[in-house]
Amino acid sequence: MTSNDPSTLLVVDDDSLILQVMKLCLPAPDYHVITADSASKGLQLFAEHKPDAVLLDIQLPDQSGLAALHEFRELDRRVPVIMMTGHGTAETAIGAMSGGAFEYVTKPFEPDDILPVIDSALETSRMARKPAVLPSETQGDADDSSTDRVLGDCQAMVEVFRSIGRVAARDVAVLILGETGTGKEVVARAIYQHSNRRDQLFHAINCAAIPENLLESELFGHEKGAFTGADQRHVGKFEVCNGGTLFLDEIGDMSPMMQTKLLRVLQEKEFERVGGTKTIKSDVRIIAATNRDVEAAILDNSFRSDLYYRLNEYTISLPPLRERGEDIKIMAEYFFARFAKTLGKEYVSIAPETMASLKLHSWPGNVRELQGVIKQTLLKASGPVIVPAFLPKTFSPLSDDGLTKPANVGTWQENLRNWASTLLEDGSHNIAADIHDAVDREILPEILRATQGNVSAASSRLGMSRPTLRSRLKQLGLGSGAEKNG
Ligand SMILES: Nc1ncnc2c1ncn2[C@@H]1O[C@H](COP(=O)(O)OP(=O)(O)OP(=O)(O)O)[C@@H](O)[C@H]1O
Repeated sequence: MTSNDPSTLLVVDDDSLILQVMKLCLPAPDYHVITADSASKGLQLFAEHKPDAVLLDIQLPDQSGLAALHEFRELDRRVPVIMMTGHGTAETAIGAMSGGAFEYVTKPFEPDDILPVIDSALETSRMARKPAVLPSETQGDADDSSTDRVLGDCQAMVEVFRSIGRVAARDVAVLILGETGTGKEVVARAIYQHSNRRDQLFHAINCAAIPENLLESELFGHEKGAFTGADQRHVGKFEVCNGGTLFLDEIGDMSPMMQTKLLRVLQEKEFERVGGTKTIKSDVRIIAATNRDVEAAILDNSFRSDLYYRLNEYTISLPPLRERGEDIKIMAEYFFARFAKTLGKEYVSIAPETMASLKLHSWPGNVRELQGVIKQTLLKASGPVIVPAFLPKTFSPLSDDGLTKPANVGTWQENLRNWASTLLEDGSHNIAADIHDAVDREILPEILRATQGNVSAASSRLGMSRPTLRSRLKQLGLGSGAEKNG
């Protein structure tokens, strides 16, 4: 969940048990589940509530689920619809995927099977529908959590906004470059939302988070029996998203085999499912992003130059936050005001010394790190003016030179307990994650150093999968430079 607003899920099934179970599995305040026992009631609720995603049974008393899927899509194609199917109707459900269903699940299912699918559908819906508002269109309150305002006044960001305006309506591939947390996803959403395909599907795939064989099937689909465990045909994103937009995040982490397959679909607009012979045509606009230095990757042969030129019909480079000058002030003021409202904290202004500290920081995690620091600061703040003492201890410029550190007494367990108590007193609601992050910030670079930056070796020593390690490094703003391919 990335927003404080609950996600609305419409569940349409004539089996009252399913409706009850889904309500229990998806509790408030994160979710708001509305239910219908027929297609007609579902369509009525869809129009009234504009849900973020739909869970739809394939057999309904008044209409087939497939016909209902078609009607939901007529109302709003951007809302992901997950089909629920019994064993006997799996083939129909697979057909529904070509009809634009987001995914299908076979009954009976365990909550653990369906919840990740629902969350992924809700995330897709957020990306497609939550407006990414550019400065030229900025209106409304700072506390309006239903939109993402994309801020920036420095020359480089003004150029980014011009580029979005120029490229959005042209049906070309776009490559977005920038360090972690610089806003690549929000720019991708702005391009899609200003494009001629804005009413069609938008799907996002994080290429670094999915192992190669699964990524292939996720993008291109597979036939039944294509590999061990492929007990049903699967329809991939290129097929589902026909007519829409696919956001391929972390494209720089794609394997050579996947790069070749992607190049073909970009050039020829056709592909085959894994294990299949039928050629499938697809018209999908690609927006790709990476935080890697692609030109260096081309030089060391880990990225295909022909794919780069194909993706690079238009490139947008996002500057790191530390190079955006006064934009740090504009963003800090905006996020303090916005988060103060959501967290129910008093906020009037930022003291000049605090602003000076914010400007001095190097922001390896860029805008995402700034947002995190501002939330932590607000939780600690006890007055309307944000003074430096409210900044997180790990952030304070003094915390590195020993001046503010207590004498190093006690065992590490005692220090850890003291730290947990301090976070408790500071009012944090994220204690486990804060401590976990701090531990990972120390150990991950250490193990990467010991393995000469080899991610495979480091992940094997850490007992973590490679994608997990990469995404963890990225989350912590440690993604650039520390690691090498491997
Ligand atoms: N210019 C901006 N103005 C306001 N908010 C921004 C701006 N750029 C990014 N953000 C916010 O910062 C957060 C991180 O941005 P985003 O997820 O788009 O970064 P990213 O470059 O895709 O990160 P990653 O490489 O880690 O996937 C989001 O909440 C986004 O809305």
